[in-house]
Amino acid sequence: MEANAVKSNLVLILDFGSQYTHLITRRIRALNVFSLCINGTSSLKSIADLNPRVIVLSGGPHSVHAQNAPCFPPGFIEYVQSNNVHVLGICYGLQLIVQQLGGEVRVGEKQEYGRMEIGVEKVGGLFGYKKVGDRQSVWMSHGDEAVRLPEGFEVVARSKQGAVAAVENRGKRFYGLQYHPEVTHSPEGMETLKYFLFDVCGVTAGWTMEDVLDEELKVIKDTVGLEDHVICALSGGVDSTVAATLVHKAIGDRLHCVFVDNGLLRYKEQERVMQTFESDLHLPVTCVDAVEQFLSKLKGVTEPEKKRKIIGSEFISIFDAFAHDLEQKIGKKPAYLVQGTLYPDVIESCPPPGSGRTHSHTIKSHHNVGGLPKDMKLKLIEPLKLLFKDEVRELGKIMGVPPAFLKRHPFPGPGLAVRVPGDVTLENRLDILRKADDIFIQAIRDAGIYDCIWQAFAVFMPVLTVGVQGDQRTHSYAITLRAVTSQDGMTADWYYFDHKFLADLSTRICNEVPGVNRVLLDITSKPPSTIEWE
Ligand SMILES: Nc1ncnc2c1ncn2[C@@H]1O[C@H](COP(=O)(O)OP(=O)(O)OP(=O)(O)O)[C@@H](O)[C@H]1O
Ligand SMILES: O=c1[nH]c(=O)c2[nH+]cn([C@@H]3O[C@H](COP(=O)(O)O)[C@@H](O)[C@H]3O)c2[nH]1
Ligand SMILES: NC(=O)CC[C@H](N)C(=O)O
Ligand SMILES: [Mg+2]
Repeated sequence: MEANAVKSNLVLILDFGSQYTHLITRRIRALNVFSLCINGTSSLKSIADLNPRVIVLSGGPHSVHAQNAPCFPPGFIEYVQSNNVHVLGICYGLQLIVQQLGGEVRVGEKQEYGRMEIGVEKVGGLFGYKKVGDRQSVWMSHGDEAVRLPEGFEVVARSKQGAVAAVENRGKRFYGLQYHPEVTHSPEGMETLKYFLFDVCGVTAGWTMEDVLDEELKVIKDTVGLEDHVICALSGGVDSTVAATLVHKAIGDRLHCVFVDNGLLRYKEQERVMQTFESDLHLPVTCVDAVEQFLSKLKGVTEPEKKRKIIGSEFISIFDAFAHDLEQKIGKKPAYLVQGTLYPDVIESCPPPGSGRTHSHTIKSHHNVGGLPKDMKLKLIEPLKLLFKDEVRELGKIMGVPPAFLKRHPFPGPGLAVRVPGDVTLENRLDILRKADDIFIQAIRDAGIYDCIWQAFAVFMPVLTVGVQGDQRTHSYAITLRAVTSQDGMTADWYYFDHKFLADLSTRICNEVPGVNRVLLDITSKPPSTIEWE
């Protein structure tokens, strides 16, 4: 499909802070329809500039009655009416539509959290493919409910408890679901979304990774002048490898890749990464040894955000210096820096105000988004900024990036610094961690479970505990093992290892890593934890 046709089928999500907002985007993209998510309180101009075909108002933790409850911008109703935009409110979104159009929302007599049965009362719009009386199980999570609908609206489904479960005003193209069709606990949710988009709104599917590839190549060619040179920060990870391959396809050898050894890499990572770049990717890469530069700046620093900010800004100073060196060589200063920033990095860095989201910029600055210094000289090119990890892997596959790269577990730019709580430079903490981590990852590979896990790593525990090794008392450090399953890194569950596997691993780590006498397992999901420890 042509890029313009993809854009004219855009489904825009206005985010009011639900923890499921990104899932709505993902579900819609899975239907091959392009979907984007922006802050629910964005200006009317920024909404109109995107020219959406359909707008989804997400759920959220607020009550529509609360002071400062987030709302779409003034003029929104008139805008969607005069531009024939279909609007679907989900949970808080439904309540917002009802309240803003003159109906009434109140604290419900019975709150509905979790699984609930609903029954269809009217067919036509949202449930055009159903019969009156059809029942389905859905996932609810609300305390407020619509008690009086605005003029022209009708209830099209109710919960077993009698609460409004779905409403619509077909003439005005307003629709609302009180439950969450985007979560897997609403088994028919995907079918409802599909029917709504294709049959009710008339959206055309056609957004594929081939489209993304063509569009991104065009954007890069249009952005980078014919004589311009570009630097790419290459980490050996999935995202930057795919980003580099893409930019290389667009501008050829005007791309210069740089890999930074920041002293926070895993066991033998520098050698391994440089070797595979050469043998498998055939991309020219320069390795910069910046171990001293990073570690001296991190000495004595214990506050996680401070560590992240220092790392972000050191990376940029190295890229600036690399650009300067290149200028000496090629006679022209590179103007752009390519980074493998992903959509989750951006979403997590820009939560709606007061959303109460756990994974926000204020909790964790991803080094490549929140950790960048304000006075950066290089202009950024981030071709993957709108994609989720699994989409990036698919894009890489289309371009022929070897599976060995695409299947790698993610590894954060701040590296082992966020896996050693506190000062990373004390004693030989980094070396202890590297050895334990390598044993863990090798064991996972040997057990054939590497590809079943989103990410696995060891964490250094800066606590000394008493042990007995070889009949001798030891006072040594502990290592925590962390392994999670996830689809996109935004939510995660801990991986259930076989007990024998864990027992063998614990013995090996204590025997083979001097300075360790205890091994722990992290059994926390995200939320409430994050995947990394800092
Ligand atoms: N050691 C490094 N040298 C150069 N650039 C780096 C390094 N570490 C991270 N970066 C840059 O920061 C970006 C974000 O890092 P991130 O870890 O999210 O992505 P990645 O390393 O490419 O992929 P993955 O998430 O699979 O590890 C990278 O895409 C890359 O541009
Ligand atoms: O490049 C990165 N720079 C960072 O600063 C950063 N922090 C976390 N991560 C990775 O992002 C995913 C989600 O991590 P958290 O649950 O710890 O926030 C996980 O895959 C993390 O490894 C980072 N990647
Ligand atoms: N999940 C939601 O969107 C909840 C909306 C609102 N906070 C309620 O409790 O009813
Ligand atoms: Mg990485």
